[in-house]
Formats: sequence, C-alpha cells, structure tokens
Amino acid sequence: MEQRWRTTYLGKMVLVKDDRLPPNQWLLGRVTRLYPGTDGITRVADILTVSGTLRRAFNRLCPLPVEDQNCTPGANMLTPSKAAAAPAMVLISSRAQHAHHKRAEVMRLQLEHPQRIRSSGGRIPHLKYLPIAASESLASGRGIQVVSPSPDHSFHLDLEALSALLLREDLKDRAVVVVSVAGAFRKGKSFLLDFFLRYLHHTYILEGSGDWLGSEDEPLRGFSWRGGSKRDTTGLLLWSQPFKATLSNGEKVVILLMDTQGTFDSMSTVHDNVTVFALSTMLSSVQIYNLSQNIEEDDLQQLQLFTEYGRLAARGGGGKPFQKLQMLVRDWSFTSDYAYGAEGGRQLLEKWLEIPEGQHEDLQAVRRDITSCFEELACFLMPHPGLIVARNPKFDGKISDIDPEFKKSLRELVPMLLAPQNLVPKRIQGAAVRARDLLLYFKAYLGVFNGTELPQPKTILQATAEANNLSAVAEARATYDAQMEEASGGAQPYMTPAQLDKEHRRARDKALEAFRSRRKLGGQELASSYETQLIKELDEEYKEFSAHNESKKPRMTGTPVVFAGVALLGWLLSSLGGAVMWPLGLVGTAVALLALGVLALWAYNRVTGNMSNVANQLDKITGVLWKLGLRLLWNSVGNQAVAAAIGVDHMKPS
Ligand SMILES: Nc1nc2c(ncn2[C@@H]2O[C@H](COP(=O)(O)OP(=O)(O)OP(=O)(O)O)[C@@H](O)[C@H]2O)c(=O)[nH]1
Repeated sequence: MEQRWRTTYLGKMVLVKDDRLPPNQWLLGRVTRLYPGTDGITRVADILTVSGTLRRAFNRLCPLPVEDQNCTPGANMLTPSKAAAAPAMVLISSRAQHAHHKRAEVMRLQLEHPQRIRSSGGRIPHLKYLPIAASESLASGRGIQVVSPSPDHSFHLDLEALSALLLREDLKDRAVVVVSVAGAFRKGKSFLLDFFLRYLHHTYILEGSGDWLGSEDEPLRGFSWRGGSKRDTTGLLLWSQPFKATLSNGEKVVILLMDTQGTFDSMSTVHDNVTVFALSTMLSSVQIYNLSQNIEEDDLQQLQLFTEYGRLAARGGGGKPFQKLQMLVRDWSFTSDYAYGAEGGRQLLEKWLEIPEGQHEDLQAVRRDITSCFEELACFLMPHPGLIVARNPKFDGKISDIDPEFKKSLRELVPMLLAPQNLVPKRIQGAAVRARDLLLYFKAYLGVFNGTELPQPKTILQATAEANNLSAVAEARATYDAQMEEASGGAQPYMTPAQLDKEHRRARDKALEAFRSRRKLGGQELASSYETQLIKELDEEYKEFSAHNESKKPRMTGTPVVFAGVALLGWLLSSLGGAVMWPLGLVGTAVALLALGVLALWAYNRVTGNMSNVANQLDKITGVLWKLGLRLLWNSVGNQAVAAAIGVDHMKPS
C-alpha cells in the first residue's frame, strides 16, 4: 500500500472526501507528503489545497483520473466537444507553478468566447478538462431552502443542508457576511438578489474586472423569481455557493446570500411574518429591508421587536447588536423631493428619523431605538425597472429589457453593499460570527420562534446568549485539539503517559483561557455552567488522545539486538583479528562502527518519529537476518545434535 501511494500518488491531484458535502464540493488538492507509521504502513498524507494544507487518512482521499498531472499538451486538453458538455470544470494551468491551478467555467467561456474554442482548432492551451461537476459555475448553484414553513405554521430547519454548507472545511472558520433581503411579497426581492449573485460571481470567483452586469441578452438566473400575483419564495434560502473574500484588515470572510419569504401574503399569519422577518434580521449582518414606493410608519413599527431586543442586549455591554440596516425603496417616483440613489435615500431617511417637537411618545421611541440598535442605517432609492420587467410575463431578466435608469442604480447599489471594501461581517458581542457559529444561531433562533406564541425579546436574548456560549466552547475545543494534535497527533511519536498528561494540562489551560477571554452574552452564571461542560468535553477528548497515543507504542523488534550483536562481533574481530592480520582489524572496526551508526539511526526514529522509512527498512532487514541466523544455528548445531543422536556422520539441510 505504502509503495503504491509512494510511487503512484505522491505529487498527484486528489479530492478530499467530506461526508457532510456532496462530492462536487469536495476540496481539490495535491498530495505533498506521506506519513509512514512505525509499523511501516503509510495511512496519512498532506494535501495542499486552496484552504491550506490538510492532513488526511488515505481512505478520505479520492485520486483524480487526471492522467497528465504536469500539463503536458495533449492529455486532458479541452476540446469543443468537452466544452459542449458544459457546465464542467477546467483547470487553468500556470506554467510557473503547477501546484496552483485556477478554476474557470467552460460554460462562460463557451458563451462569451466561442471563437476562442473554434480558432484554437479544438485545443485551448493551458486549459485542462477536469471531469468533476462545476461547483463554481453560477448556473450550477441553487437556493437551498434551509428553513421551510410547515402546514401547521411552524418552521423546519434543514440541519443537514445547512451543515453541509456552513461546516465545509474551507469555510467553517471564516467570519460570515450574511446579506439578507426581507420585506413584503412580490416586490422584486429575488430578482434583486440575482444581480447580487452576478456581481459576487464576477468579483470573487472569476476575479473579473470591468462590467459585472453582463451582456445585454443574458437571462437573469439564480434565486427563483417570477411575475404574477402569487407568492414565490417560502421560508429562508441560502445560495449554495459561498463567495470567499479577504477584508482589508486581512480577515477572511465568506459571503452568504439569503432570500426570504415575502411578508403579508394571503397564506401567512402574523406569527409567520414576524418569524421570517426576525430570522432575517437576527441572522444577517446586512438586512436589506425591501420597501415599495416609500417609507411608511408601519415599516418602522415592524422593527420594534428588535429595538427592545437591542436595548436588552446593550445592557450586556456588547454595543449595538445589529450591524447594518439597508432600507431599499423600490419604484421611487418622487425624484423632485429626493433623487435616486444613496444620497437621496440618506436625505429621506434622515427626514423620517427626525423627532419633531410634539411628536407622539411612541413614534419618538421607535425612532430613537432603531438608531440605537443598528451600527449603520442607510436608505437607497431605486427607480422603476420599466414596464417590461413589471408586467411582461415573457420577461426573462434580459438586461436589454430593463430601464437604463434602473441599471444605473444597480451599478451604484450593488458594489456599495458587496465590494470587498464595503463588506460588513456579522458580529455578536463584538466577536466575529464564523460559519460554524452561524449554524448554532440558526438552531437557537428556530428553537425560540417555533412556539405557539411569539417569543419575548428576553427569550430571544437568552437563546442568543446560549448559542454565544456554545460557540465559545467550540472555539476553546478547537484550541485544545490544535495543541494536542501538534503535540501527539498524526505523525508525532509515542509519548509516555506522564508526558501526554503534561501536554493535556497545557492544552486545557490554553483552551480555558480562550473560553474565558471571549466576551459572552448571558452573564457569569451562564458562562460558568458552559465552562464546566467544556472541561468535561476536554477530559473526554483526552481519553481519545491517550488511546491514540497507546496505539503508537513501539513494538519490540529484534533490530537493536541484531545490530548490537553485529557491533560486538565487529569489535571482537577488530581486537582479536587485528592481532593476527591488520586488515582484519580494520574490517572489524568498520563493521562495529557501521552497526553502531545504524543502531543510533534506529534509536533516533524511535525517539523522534522521524525517518520512519529508514527505521522500518532496518526492522525488515533485521527480521531477515534474524531468520537467517536461526537457520545457520540450526544447520550447524541442531543438525549435528540430531546426527549424533541417530548415529550418522552428516546431515544435509532440507
Ligand atoms: N415594479 C417592480 N417590479 C419588479 C422590480 N423588480 C422586479 N420586479 C418584478 O416583480 C416580480 C416579482 O419578482 P420577485 O423577485 O419574484 O419578487 P419577490 O419579492 O421575491 O416575491 P416573493 O418571492 O413572492 O416574495 C417579477 O415580475 C419581477 O420582474 C421592481 O423594482 N419594481
């Protein structure tokens, strides 16, 4: 097995299995290092992927059927027939650095540059066809319904689908930027999100420059949208393709787009409407509040639940609980009052949030509280998209059918929300929410909103605090795991129980420090109960590390005995033989030194775990020498004894 991997797969491309994800989302990587165990069998390898180097057991790797790993022209070359099977993935090979391949879509290439495929005579240099699904083609993405409404008006969380997305190895530790659009039904929410998708795909996957809006006759794809009067979106949907970005401060984030069920349709109760709107607000870092034609007092009242929540959360000392509220007024027509765009929106919002003298106390409170619970409040005024968009049932989203003023506004609005410098990561109690934390918050909020009564802000806060503590526990556990893995995991040599215990205490202290230093919602009492839970979990993990360490305990082999014996023989030959004939002495010394050197090498491996290959070969050689020695002993001593016993002069070995 080791030999097969060594000769066949070292340096080759593999997919890294992940049981939580469909195969088309498994990470692609190159095998850079193999780790033979002390028993001579190699079971673990390092794989260089876009998310860094991963260490995996062989049974978690799928070798790719890419024949020509070094991009020799010919093999796996892209041909028009392969391109026609779009969407498919290609690797763009960089001559300078074979290990770093960049992905692209054949489909886009085919749509935009058909002449490039034809003129190349069927061969496009530096593109290699990779027979896996196009996980990064926009056309292959979809809205995943992570929350769906049930007939009894409760909401169901699809934990499996959500985990598959948020626990992806390359995403789970990234801070999330969650952009969600909420508001009344049939008001163009999904339609707008599909332009967001176009921008994100252009900017973060294709890394393109220039116009992201696409060609004039390209139909609009992405989240499902349609005309007519009946509602389309139900529950909450996340786009299946996450977009990775790095902020100017170096923070690595993943951008998630969320579409939500429209409020106030004939099928939804008040409870449903509040739940959807609340989930969207609580889970996003940018809540786009989609409004039609103007801001109305009702729209502000809808935010009241969160303003009370915000007041309670602020008492915990974590600052404002929500990041950005972006009001988006569609079909704005009062341009003589306020112009289209961000500036007109800012002026309109300012006017709305003003507290004139004599205003009713309730209205004043709403205005004060909204300002105090969002870090940023903004408003944007969108023009009408034109009659074809609003009324023509055959309209498929072609840019050419959209009013130029609307397109102009899209070019202003979308980068304003999604350009790298404008991304707003989700934070709770000042700490970034990572993808795996978001899963905890989804679970917590679904739990509290699924009762028959609408939850009180206090209950929502309690759920947030519990999820917040759970995420601190998870982070502390990850700290412990990383420390222990470094000290005693994978390829590390066996440690004595005392050494391992010392490492465990050190790692546990670090983990507790990480837990305690994190600012948490819910007060000291709640934090203490989660700390007790953390200690229990770490002790359980320690048991697993101990068992793993025991499995690495070196087995006794004859290697030291054989080489010590050879060294002794060499020494005898050097002292006794040297007296008879000097070259014999020299040979004896050389044999003794060589045997001692080999012994030292073997001992070095047993102590450090390094050079396992050499040590394993030595064990094999000594095994052979041992057998040979026993056989010689049998031939010379055993045979003679038997011969003497049966009274013959000589016996041949069989
Ligand atoms: N008047 C108007 N219509 C729009 C606008 N944007 C999109 N539409 C049209 O509105 C209709 C509904 O679009 P969707 O994106 O499905 O609306 P939605 O808000 O997601 O609808 P639900 O999923 O039912 O909540 C489609 O016919 C769009 O072409 C807009 O800015 N103004």
